[in-house]
Amino acid sequence: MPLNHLIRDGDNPDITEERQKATFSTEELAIEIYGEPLAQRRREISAEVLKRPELLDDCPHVFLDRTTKVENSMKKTVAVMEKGSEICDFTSREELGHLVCEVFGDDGFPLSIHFVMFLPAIQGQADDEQAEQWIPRAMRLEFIGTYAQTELGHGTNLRALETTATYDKRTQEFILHTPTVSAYKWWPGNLGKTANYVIANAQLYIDGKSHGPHNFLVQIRDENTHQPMPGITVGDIGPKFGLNTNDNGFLRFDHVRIPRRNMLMRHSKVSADGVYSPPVHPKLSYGAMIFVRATMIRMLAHVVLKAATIAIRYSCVRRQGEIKTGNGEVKILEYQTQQHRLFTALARGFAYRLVGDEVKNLYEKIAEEVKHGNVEQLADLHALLSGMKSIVSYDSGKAIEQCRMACGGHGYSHASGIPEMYAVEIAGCTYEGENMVMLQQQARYLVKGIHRLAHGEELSTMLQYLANTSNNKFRIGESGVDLENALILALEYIARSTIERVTARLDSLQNKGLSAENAWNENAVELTRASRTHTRLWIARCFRDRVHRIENHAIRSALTDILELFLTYEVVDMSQYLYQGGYANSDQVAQVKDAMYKLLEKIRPNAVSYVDAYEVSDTELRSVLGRRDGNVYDNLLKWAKSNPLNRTEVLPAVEKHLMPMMLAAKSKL
Ligand SMILES: CCCCCCCCCCCCCCCCCCCCCCC/C=C/C(=O)SCCNC(=O)CCNC(=O)[C@H](O)C(C)(C)COP(=O)(O)OP(=O)(O)OC[C@H]1O[C@@H](n2cnc3c(N)ncnc32)[C@H](O)[C@@H]1OP(=O)(O)O
Ligand SMILES: Cc1cc2nc3c(=O)[nH]c(=O)nc-3n(C[C@H](O)[C@H](O)[C@H](O)COP(=O)(O)OP(=O)(O)OC[C@H]3O[C@@H](n4cnc5c(N)ncnc54)[C@H](O)[C@@H]3O)c2cc1C
Repeated sequence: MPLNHLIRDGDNPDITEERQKATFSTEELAIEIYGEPLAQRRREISAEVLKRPELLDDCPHVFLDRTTKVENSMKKTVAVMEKGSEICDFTSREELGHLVCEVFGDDGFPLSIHFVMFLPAIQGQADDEQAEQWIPRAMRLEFIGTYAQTELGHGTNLRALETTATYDKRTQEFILHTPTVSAYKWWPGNLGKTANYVIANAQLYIDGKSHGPHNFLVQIRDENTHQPMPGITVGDIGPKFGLNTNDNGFLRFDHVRIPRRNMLMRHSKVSADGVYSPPVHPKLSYGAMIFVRATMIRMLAHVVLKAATIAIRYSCVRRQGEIKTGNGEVKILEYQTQQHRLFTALARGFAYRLVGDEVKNLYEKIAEEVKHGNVEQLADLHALLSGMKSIVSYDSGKAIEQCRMACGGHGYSHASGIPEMYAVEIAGCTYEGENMVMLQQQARYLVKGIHRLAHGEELSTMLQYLANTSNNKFRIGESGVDLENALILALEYIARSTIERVTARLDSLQNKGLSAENAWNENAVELTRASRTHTRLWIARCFRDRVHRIENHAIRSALTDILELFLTYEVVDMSQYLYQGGYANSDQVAQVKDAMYKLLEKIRPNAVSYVDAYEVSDTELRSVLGRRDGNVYDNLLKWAKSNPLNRTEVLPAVEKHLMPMMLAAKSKL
């Protein structure tokens, strides 16, 4: 009797065979990932969605133009709002999140920034009276909001934003103004055509004095007609690399007046007579970004695991070439190269997903403290999230791209679903802080850590490994040191030595008279590397601790294989750093590689079950290659035949342009 649930007649026998080989129960692994009630609720929600045509796509949405995509997503939003509470518990973010993924997929939906940034900004930065006034209305969707911070001329350097909010004591109003073309708000999601309110980030001026960027609630469209309010110019910025269902927008304010109480006043305040009270921490107005950086880790991991689901299932039904001549064509997943690119993607997906839970919990704990004025751990959190959003977005992008290439030509087709996933996921390298910039934010914290150590000051828990100078030789294969420990210590060495080296260079350049800023810029690449090694170590340790806490023996063993593959892959990927300082020799690195190749073999029989256990429904996956039943070829043909170019045998454009040309050419003979 196979351990795996849901083996069905009519499935491709090649994929059924995979499910019969599993050494663990996919149901139990799903419970470990989601928790018992949610794992079950997710299945029920998926089943309910399937019964409701108004929530399903009429045709693959990649066949549609942008206007139709946007319209469909608006229509489905209304259907969800009308019937959604029959399907899921609207008070559960997890259940709602799952429903949103089923119904809308990856490409965005009209309420994404309303829920992901607009509401969190109000929840974190409005005072109690404002929150009471705005949150219930926003939750009931009486209006839809977005978060308008980035401008045409500035996204990274927030101190240089040009939009102004000038306090007029006489009327007790702020005047929001866009002084130049480069000051147009540019990029905010759902701003173009959907939102009628924004949280606008603008430089606060009182009596001619600037107090830096602050957040203001501004109505941009009439609540009854949806026409732009007086003084507002607003529109969509046009097609993008991905997220084309999302109407990212532009916005101009022409001396738009808002009441004084529309400035978000939990942390900073302006009194009626124009007295400014600063926040307890200068960066508290950046809170909505911190929230998204914390939540996006799980979102990005989800996309990697979806791409891995598609590529691994497809690799078990695709046969191409022989390993031993005469023995017949093999499933492409038998090739070591295929296993290497796909199982390492799977391992990163699981690592980021489970570590993402820990990040979210840590964020919630610290955010609660910040709400009550305790900002002690904000610097640790900001540094951690700056590194995490950068590493996870970039390495997830690489993993998804490997999944796509591993599907050969069919991976390049939108039928695979992976190109859109990649286009959506890779935006995470840019939004919420461009990666190179965020890595340097974290590097500041790391360099400070080394300086604190040198001065005998206490280090935060996250940085305590910097003091472990006795970890100076690779202990792989030594008796009493297991593989996991040896690899974690190796990652600690890589991070510590990289941070130490770049800090020493910075210090020495400054001692020679270079300014701190120039010394920094001359070391910027190495500083981003230091940040990368530190974050990868943090992820590895957090993933290991999470796996060690699993009580179910079979599931812990299954995830230990994934953990060890993750650790070996990370160490091999950064092995050049191990040679520096003579920590390891090439034989030891070869041992890590051997361990990695053995793990690929060990994981192979469970490959389909790992991705099955992540439980992404076919509705959400929107992929012909990744179908659960493995019936790929018939459905690829159906998909191709249904595409709009095939609606007529002879395309009107051919009749109009090419036929006359060909006929004319013939008549010249
Ligand atoms: C239909 C039914 C409805 C159901 C609804 C369901 C809801 C369920 C929800 C589930 C949904 C799931 C599915 C959703 C699908 C959606 C898909 C779409 C997702 C896409 C979302 C994308 C949204 C994107 C938004 C954005 O991009 S917003 C704009 C972001 N912009 C940035 O990030 C800008 C980056 N720049 C900066 O952050 C800063 O300028 C800077 C940090 C680079 C520099 O800042 P600054 O100059 O001010 O500071 P210094 O460098 O001088 O540093 C000074 C010190 O301050 C510290 N610092 C800096 N920042 C912070 C901080 N944030 N916190 C704490 N400390 C900070 C520095 O570290 C310095 O410290 P030091 O001096 O000690 O070193
Ligand atoms: C899909 C998507 C959705 C978005 N949604 C929103 C939204 O809802 N609301 C919103 O307000 N914004 C949104 N944004 C904007 C986004 O936050 C910015 O694009 C992002 O912060 C980067 O800023 P930028 O575009 O100005 O890039 P730039 O800062 O111009 O970066 C360009 C290059 O310059 C480099 N660079 C810049 N500064 C430095 C530095 N100090 N040191 C070293 N290198 C540097 C960068 O590393 C990068 O290589 C969105 C963007 C995208 C792509």
